[in-house]
Amino acid sequence: MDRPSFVIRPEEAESAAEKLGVSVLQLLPLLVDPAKPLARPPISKFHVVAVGLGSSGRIFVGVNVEFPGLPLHHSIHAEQFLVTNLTLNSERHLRYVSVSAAPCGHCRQFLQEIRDAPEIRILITDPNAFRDAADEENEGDGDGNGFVRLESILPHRFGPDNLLEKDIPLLLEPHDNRLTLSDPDIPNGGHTDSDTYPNLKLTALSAANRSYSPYSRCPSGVALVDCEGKVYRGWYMESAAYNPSMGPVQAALVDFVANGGGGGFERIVGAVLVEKEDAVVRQEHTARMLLQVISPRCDLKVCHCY
Ligand SMILES: O=c1ccn([C@H]2C[C@H](O)[C@@H](CO)O2)c(=O)[nH]1
Ligand SMILES: [Zn+2]
Repeated sequence: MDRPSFVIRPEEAESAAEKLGVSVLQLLPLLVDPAKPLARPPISKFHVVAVGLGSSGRIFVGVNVEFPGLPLHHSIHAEQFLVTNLTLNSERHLRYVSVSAAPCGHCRQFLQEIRDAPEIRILITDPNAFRDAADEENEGDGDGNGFVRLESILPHRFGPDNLLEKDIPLLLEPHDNRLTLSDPDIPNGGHTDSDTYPNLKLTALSAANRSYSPYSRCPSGVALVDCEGKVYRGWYMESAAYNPSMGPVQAALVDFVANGGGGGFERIVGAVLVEKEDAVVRQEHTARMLLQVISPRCDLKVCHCY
């Protein structure tokens, strides 16, 4: 099978499944191996792919991304890439995920931010992984298709229910943080070359407005521009367990990996971060350090909002 793209439209998914004589659900694990070259694991050389089916019928691909020169905890896991890809494309729900290796504890935890997370179905394509869980589920009230409930691999969950009111929008659910720039007159956050930095500040502001930060109430968003003037964006996403949270630069790098044509991070030449000035959770220092290592040419500007 051809290498898949990071987002597959429902009609493409249906015709690919039909060609292979399988259902769209059975197509998910078949996309895992062909997507492995999309991963960027220069440290571990261990390619991880997570393929997800959303409520719109679109299929999304996530891969792991590692950053030489940085501590390992800055890495992007395939499952987090997948969730970021879903939110960047305004997908409202994740129903099924097929993943090449057993999701780590952080990833199982991060998925808890999605409403009805215990009902998300998981299939691990690695034949050595949790056959026992799949067998149990399929003998019981499972779907008999090899997928198991997320709940079966993360029982007794700690999640948004423990910390938030019931009516707060969860990750993937639409919301608007209604942020306004503190100093809207600085064009493009101080980037003066309007050809190279088109709308970077406003892109970062609208990213921050979609940030999921119900625990700290410190939203943030990042816009990146590459050497050809193409713009990427991403926003901060929190986890109830704090540590599995996804930083705004990482989220924007997901956009870059998915839509940047396969180039290296050194192609990123400009960045704007929007966050609150007095925030108890601030991204500026981490964002600066991360970008300095992976894209030394990149000039980061920080714009504050309220
Ligand atoms: O749940 C997991 C576990 C690991 N990895 C990645 C992280 C790192 O790049 C590599 C080795 O741990 O595999 C994932 O993408 N998802
Ligand atoms: Zn993980």
